[in-house]
Amino acid sequence: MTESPAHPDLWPAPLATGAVDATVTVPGSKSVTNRALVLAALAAEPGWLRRPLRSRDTVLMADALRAMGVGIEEGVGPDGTGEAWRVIPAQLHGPATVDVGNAGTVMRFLPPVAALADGPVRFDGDPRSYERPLHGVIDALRALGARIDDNERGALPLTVHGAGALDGGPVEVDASSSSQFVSALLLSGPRFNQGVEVRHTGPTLPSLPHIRMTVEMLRAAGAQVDTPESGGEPNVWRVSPSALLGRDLVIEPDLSNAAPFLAAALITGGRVTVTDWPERTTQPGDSLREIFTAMGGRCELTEAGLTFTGTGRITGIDADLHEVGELTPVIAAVAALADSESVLRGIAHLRLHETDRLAALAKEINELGGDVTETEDGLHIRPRPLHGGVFHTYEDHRLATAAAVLGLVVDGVRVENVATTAKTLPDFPGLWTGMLGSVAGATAAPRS
Ligand SMILES: O=C(O)C1=C[C@@H](OP(=O)(O)O)[C@@H](O)[C@H](O)C1
Ligand SMILES: C=C(OP(=O)(O)O)C(=O)O
Repeated sequence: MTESPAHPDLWPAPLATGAVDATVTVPGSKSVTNRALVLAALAAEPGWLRRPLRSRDTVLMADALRAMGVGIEEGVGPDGTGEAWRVIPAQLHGPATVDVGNAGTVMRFLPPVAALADGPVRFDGDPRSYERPLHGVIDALRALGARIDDNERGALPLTVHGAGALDGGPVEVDASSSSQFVSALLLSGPRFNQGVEVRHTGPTLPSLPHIRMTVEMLRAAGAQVDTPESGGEPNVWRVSPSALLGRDLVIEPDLSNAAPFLAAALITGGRVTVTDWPERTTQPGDSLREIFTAMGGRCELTEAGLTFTGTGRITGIDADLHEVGELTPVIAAVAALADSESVLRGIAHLRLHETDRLAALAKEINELGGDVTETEDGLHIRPRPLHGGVFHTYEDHRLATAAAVLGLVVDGVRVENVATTAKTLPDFPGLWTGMLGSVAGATAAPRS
């Protein structure tokens, strides 16, 4: 965790005056939008993304694909309702320059795409992107036939010298630091001459639902994918070479970004409905139903969406969050307000996310009077009475939304650089105050 830059913007997190009662429409999923963009760019025909997320991470992805020659037109959908992006694939070109910002999906999913371009593609990004692991993708691409100029750290910045095609074939990768290494190689796999067979060799593999998301979206685009779950070897995924279909895809709401809103119901003893909650999904955020129920609330999935109701009681949990690590910051905030201790396990890899999330959460909650200690693979949270103060966010969107959750019930929490939420959530402050301004049955942010 590097020191947060002094930021002039301190957002006074609004205090809830009573039980929250609102209906909220959260924007589209970052993980689904960025996979859909990559798959649409690699397809053999144009496709549509409807209700895409428009946030820093997805605009970076779209701009990067455009820089390589892909057409992405932003407008309304084929039926005239709602925002939709038309993606028109093209021969991928270099020279091109890609700004990855601090988006794991952009820095990991695009080097394999760049290997298919007909010239050099240079990748650069925010200072933190230099520290996030990328070696798994770089080493695997080299083994599959790509030429890459990187540095002694095996990280950004780097240049992929696209040769117009890649041999592909079998490759080993240690993806214990990020599941995105596996997803990256699979997403471009259909376009490699021999497809790709990815064998994960490391001790652990985080975020399995995100790998399932990759596999399901590849299959929906017509790819043939063999997985451990479909009777293949453990830790081996195989994608056959094939053309990809252009799809007309409606992007699901981002269920991980639903976390602070559901948490608002839990900690104020209120009720929040998140609209368009999918009946079935690979998004890790779906686990919030179980996790927040275990922490004291109850939920109901109806046609209106997912309604989560707090009971006025918040219980600590002992949970392994290895598969759903990105939910940790908001869960940690709720745990700091509970009536018993929590242990959050299996999340050592969060030290390599947007910031060192374990260090940042412990430090910032403790600055408000909390008692959080880092363990080898997670956090031990002992609830204490909290007080107001500045909550630093380290340019991490999920630290900022976690701080907003605390600020609902702790007077005087000021969130440094709340604008960092724009990585995955456009206008989080507006959505948040909209939720608080709502009365029973009102809509915080109606979907247009
Ligand atoms: O593939 C994806 O869309 C993601 C995978 C996960 O990454 P890690 O496996 O690096 O944790 C997750 O934390 C990230 O927010 C999104
Ligand atoms: C880890 C995250 O993002 P990224 O896609 O940058 O890895 C996250 O959104 O929690």
